[in-house]
Amino acid sequence: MYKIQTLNKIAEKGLDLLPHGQYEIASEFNEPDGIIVRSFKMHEMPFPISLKAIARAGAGVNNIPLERCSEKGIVVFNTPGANANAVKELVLCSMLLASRDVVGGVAWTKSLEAPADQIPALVEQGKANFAGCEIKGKTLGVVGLGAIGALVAKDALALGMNVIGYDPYLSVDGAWELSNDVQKASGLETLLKSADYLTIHVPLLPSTKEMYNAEKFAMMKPGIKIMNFARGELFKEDDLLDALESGQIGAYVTDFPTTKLIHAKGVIPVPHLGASTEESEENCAIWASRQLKNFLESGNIENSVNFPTCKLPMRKGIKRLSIVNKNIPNIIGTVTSLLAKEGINIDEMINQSKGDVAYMLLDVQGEISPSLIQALEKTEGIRRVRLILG
Ligand SMILES: NC(=O)C1=CN([C@@H]2O[C@H](COP(=O)(O)OP(=O)(O)OC[C@H]3O[C@@H](n4cnc5c(N)ncnc54)[C@H](O)[C@@H]3O)[C@@H](O)[C@H]2O)C=CC1
Ligand SMILES: O=C(O)CCC(=O)C(=O)O
Repeated sequence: MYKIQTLNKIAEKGLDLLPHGQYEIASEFNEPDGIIVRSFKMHEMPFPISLKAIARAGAGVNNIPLERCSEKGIVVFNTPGANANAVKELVLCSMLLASRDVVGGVAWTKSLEAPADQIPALVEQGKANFAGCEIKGKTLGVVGLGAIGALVAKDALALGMNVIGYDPYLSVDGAWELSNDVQKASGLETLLKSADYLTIHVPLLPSTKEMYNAEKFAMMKPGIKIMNFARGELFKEDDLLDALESGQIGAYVTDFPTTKLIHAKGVIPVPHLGASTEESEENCAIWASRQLKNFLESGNIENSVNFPTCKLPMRKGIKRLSIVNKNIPNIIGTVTSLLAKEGINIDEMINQSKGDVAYMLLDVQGEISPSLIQALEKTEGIRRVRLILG
């Protein structure tokens, strides 16, 4: 029986893929085999030895201590693209909200206190305070052309905008997805100088933290409208507040409000609703549950952020060793010698690495004794050994 701990509310359609009788699911467990999480911050959380994998039902993994997971041999999955449409729709909505003061206008209309027959006249008198501009013909800069950025770019083109994009790490698949009508910026500065609207879709990493700061704001067109549905920490907050106050940034729609930002001039704070649609929550939960189930039952890894992709077809009756180790010389040799000493034959094996982490799957014939598992576990550089029975 596998124990799966859920740290946030996870859509039932996903959890239903983990069959009762084989999986136990709860929000509290002392020794879970797997965790499914959305935005819960896991950095301070102790990880028991039982924990083999974490599935993030979503894209961003900055709430998960990836380095610690890798050291402990815990595989982390995410579901890039599963919530991209939901975010895209809210970005398009935000671009309109930043252009037309619908938010202010609705609040003002609701505050009207007058006899019913006077309301239409008051509305006509007051509406000039909430006039805006159209997005058609304006230039949208899209930074990060992955799952979300590519969708935003495509639909912005359909709305009559000029779109300029920047992504120095764009994958080959990502490039195929991208509309030919998206202009490729030669550098970030070129994009920032030409954009009337800016939308950011990059992960929060040490290299992207606070990359939007006073220096970058000074390159932008005065009054630029910015949508941030990626992560709040991509912006240096004090510089952002100054740029909003001076009007250099005309509007900032953010899914990541903070105390200082909520009431700042030009800010439209959204309570992290980017992925909060029924469809996206289900998609993410389905992907996350499938990845976790596949890994626990076969050892196969696909879509991990800290482990390499590594797959062998699973067959009934198979004995499989799944071994996580440091990516250093001679581990494979040591493993195969230990198996040979016990008269274990290897039918098939695969070994893959990603940075400091290496992972192997060995389909074997013969008796795998507890002492053999212990000997493997004690081998210098090996972080986790698991016997999977097909
Ligand atoms: N507000 C919300 O609810 C949601 C927020 N997100 C955030 O949006 C981010 C992007 O999500 P996806 O598009 O699904 O991810 P993705 O992985 O498909 O795309 C990210 C893209 O950013 C590019 N990139 C990385 N560093 C860059 C840099 N320095 N400059 C320009 N491009 C760079 C990558 O090459 C990749 O193409 C996530 O990491 C997450 O933080 C994602 C989903 C929901
Ligand atoms: O699960 C959520 O609501 C947050 C989604 C998100 O921020 C992400 O996928 O990166």
